[in-house]
Amino acid sequence: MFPNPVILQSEGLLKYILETGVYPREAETLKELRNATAKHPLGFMGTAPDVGQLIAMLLKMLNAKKTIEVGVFTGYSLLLTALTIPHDGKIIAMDPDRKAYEIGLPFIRKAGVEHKIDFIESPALPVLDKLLEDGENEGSFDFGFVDADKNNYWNYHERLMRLVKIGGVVVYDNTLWGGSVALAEERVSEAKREWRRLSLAFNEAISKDSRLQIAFLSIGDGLIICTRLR
Ligand SMILES: C[S@@+](CC[C@H](N)C(=O)[O-])C[C@H]1O[C@@H](n2cnc3c(N)ncnc32)[C@H](O)[C@@H]1O
Ligand SMILES: O=c1cc(-c2ccc(O)cc2)oc2c(O)c(O)ccc12
Repeated sequence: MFPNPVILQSEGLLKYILETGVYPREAETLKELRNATAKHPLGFMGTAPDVGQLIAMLLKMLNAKKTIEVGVFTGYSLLLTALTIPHDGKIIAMDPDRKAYEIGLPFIRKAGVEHKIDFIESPALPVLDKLLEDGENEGSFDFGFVDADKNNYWNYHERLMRLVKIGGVVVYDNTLWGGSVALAEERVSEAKREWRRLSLAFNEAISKDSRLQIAFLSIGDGLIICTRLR
């Protein structure tokens, strides 16, 4: 069984990648959080561990210290980020669902990284707007990860482009939405059509955004990595 919605259509190859290069290097507390998340009815929403591995590498390459997380759920990508950034690093994480966050919290505490996390129980947009009211926050973040309500991705992008420093990175999850972006609309289930349309519009807008260098990746459910150029 695929652990999450994934673009890679070879179950064997994904299993090989995860079992060879990802699971053996996954921190014990992350593994425990992932297993606890699997019992949640929406457990499929958790960030894929191979995506997590890539995010950790980006964080290390950037020497990221100050990050933003939009969409926490039970906290797989949050714990991964907290484990990766330095002891005095900070993550501002936002999600209206505190109950899901509390599923992951014991593992965050066990890992000894809770002090790096400022969890804000709220939709992300007003929090990002509030951050922007203080000019000191502009261009002060090293990294952002967006894995939340797909209809607001462009709104998040506009704010993150001001909050992240030049050379900073923002990563967007689910940009290929189960592969539906490459299918004719009538071949996509009614349930997926709206998010397919949103993904198409977001991907096109990002592609045209001259402020960025971008990479479109077919990992997990599709990832866009953006570096702010100016
Ligand atoms: C796919 S999950 C996030 C997965 C998470 N990155 C992980 O590693 O498990 C999407 C999350 O977005 C949250 N969400 C929905 N609307 C939101 C909003 N307006 N602002 C912030 N988070 C939101 C949901 O509550 C849900 O927990
Ligand atoms: O099936 C999903 C649904 C979401 C989702 C739905 C509604 C929201 O407000 C936020 C997120 O996110 C997903 C996701 O990030 C994923 O990797 C797989 C599936 C889903």
